Amino acid sequence: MNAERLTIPINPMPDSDRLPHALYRAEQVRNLDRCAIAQYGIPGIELMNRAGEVAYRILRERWPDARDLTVLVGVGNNGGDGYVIARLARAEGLAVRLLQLGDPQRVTGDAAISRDAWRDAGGTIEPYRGLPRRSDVLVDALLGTGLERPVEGLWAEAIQALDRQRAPVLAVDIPSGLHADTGRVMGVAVRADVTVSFIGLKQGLFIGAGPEYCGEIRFSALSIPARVYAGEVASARRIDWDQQAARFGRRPRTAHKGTFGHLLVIGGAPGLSGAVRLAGEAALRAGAGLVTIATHPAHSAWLNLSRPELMVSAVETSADLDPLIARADVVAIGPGLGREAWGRDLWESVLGLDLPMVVDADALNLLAESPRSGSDWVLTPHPGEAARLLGTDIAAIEQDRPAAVHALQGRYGGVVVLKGAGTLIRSDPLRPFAVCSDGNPGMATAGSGDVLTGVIGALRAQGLDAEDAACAGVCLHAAAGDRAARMGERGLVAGDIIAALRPVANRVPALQEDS
Ligand SMILES: NC(=O)C1=CN([C@@H]2O[C@H](COP(=O)(O)OP(=O)(O)OC[C@H]3O[C@@H](n4cnc5c(N)ncnc54)[C@H](OP(=O)(O)O)[C@@H]3O)[C@@H](O)[C@H]2O)[C@@H](O)CC1
Ligand SMILES: Nc1ncnc2c1ncn2[C@@H]1O[C@H](COP(=O)(O)OP(=O)(O)O)[C@@H](O)[C@H]1O
Ligand SMILES: [K+]
Repeated sequence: MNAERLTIPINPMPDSDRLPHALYRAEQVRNLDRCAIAQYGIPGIELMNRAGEVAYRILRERWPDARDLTVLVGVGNNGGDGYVIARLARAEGLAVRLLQLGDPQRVTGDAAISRDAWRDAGGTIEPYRGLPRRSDVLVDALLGTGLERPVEGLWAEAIQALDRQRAPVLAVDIPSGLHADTGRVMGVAVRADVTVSFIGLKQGLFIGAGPEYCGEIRFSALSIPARVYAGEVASARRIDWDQQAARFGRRPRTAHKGTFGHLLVIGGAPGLSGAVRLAGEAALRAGAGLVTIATHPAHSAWLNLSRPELMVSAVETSADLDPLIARADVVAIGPGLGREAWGRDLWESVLGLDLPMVVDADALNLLAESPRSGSDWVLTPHPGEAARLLGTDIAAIEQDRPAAVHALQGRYGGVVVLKGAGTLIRSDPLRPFAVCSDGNPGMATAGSGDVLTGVIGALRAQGLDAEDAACAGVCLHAAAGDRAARMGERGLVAGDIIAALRPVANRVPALQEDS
């Protein structure tokens, strides 16, 4: 690969049927709504009508044979969208039952206008007392971006009832009960088949439990002017390998192995040699020119034999590292490092180095013991390591992953990759963080994180800066995991991800590779 710095634009508007990359917090989407209304003179009710129309069109497209619709509405504007959907469906001759949660007297503003239009068209409003025995599709217009507290009582019962029935569910804007900023389930949440989101994609659709609850995500900017978005910097951006691969052109014909950098992987205490081997092999498959492994003498000879392309050096103490560091462009430390005297000695000796670093696994645990900030490192904690680094527990990390990655970056500097479903990458706190929602649960397997360390190290060695290497590395790793999972998620092992790195990195189409 020939890595280039490339500025990838964050597009808030969809250029085609593809989802935009820009993501927003609920408060920001409210600002966008307000701006469209106040500065561009689009009445709120017009936006609501457009939202309802888009959602209804997608519903018809997805379930053209649906005849019986049940629409659940709450008391906010999300419910307002629901009334519009109900009215459009009724006008086309579908049988529509509209069930209201909350006190209908509290429906005000645009939502009240939509409610009245529904009634004027002959529609009726029934208080929710349970779901009808049969519907072809259910529409969830209970709670949108206004959700601020745990869902309880009858609201929770309705959401649970939706979960128990078998008909498909279309969620309006966001599945009710899912927090728009964190993707946290606020007690209970609707599991949708399709979620149609408006104006700005909410970051919570892609973070935490979001992907588990949203089903297919569709988006409409409701035709508001592109200039509306200029006033609101996205809070986050979606990244994937399709987009990141644009960084990698063809290799120059005159290339030699030095062109692609020399990575030094440090780790592998006695009994933990597999971790460094996985990281080193992944680095070669991600295109590093040279990879040296600095590991414990107990297994260095075996490691060398098992993968002859790797250079392996036995290090007894940190003094043995000096000549290896002198030849390296990048250091990746942590896989299998352990927390005994041997690993500590090596960790402490690299701390003052003026070299790009990738810090993972036990090196992160040692960092948590004596916190310090770095500038040119990429930290790759999983939620357990993140909890140690922040002195909290895993539940606290998982319930607000954006806040966790922000806090980690603030305390430790550099670039932080918070791993797990929907990996987050945070560098400069003033810029949007990145979310990679590729990857799959098959990757929840021993050694998969070691592979990522090797991949990011390799991309740094090939000239990408810390943030670009972290983003491209996470996406390449996830895309390789997804290709490996075509044979099934269950039983996928880290070596399968390594095997998929090369075709994915070179964009070899799947069929060609299989034949
Ligand atoms: N013009 C626009 O702005 C556009 C907006 N659009 C749509 O509006 C949606 C945002 O609307 P919104 O702000 O009215 O919030 P929404 O989520 O419908 O309701 C919040 C209400 O629910 C209540 N509540 C909160 N938590 C609760 C809980 N746990 N359990 C029970 N109740 C709870 C809370 O009432 P409270 O009881 O706190 O007084 C509050 O009144 C957005 O997602 C999109 O669909 C589109 O039409 C495009 C144009
Ligand atoms: N459900 C999932 N969806 C997507 N990616 C996942 C999922 N589970 C794990 N991964 C990815 O697999 C890797 C696991 O890393 P880690 O927990 O450090 O494993 P190990 O310590 O065994 O090497 C991370 O890159 C993580 O993002
Ligand atoms: K909803």
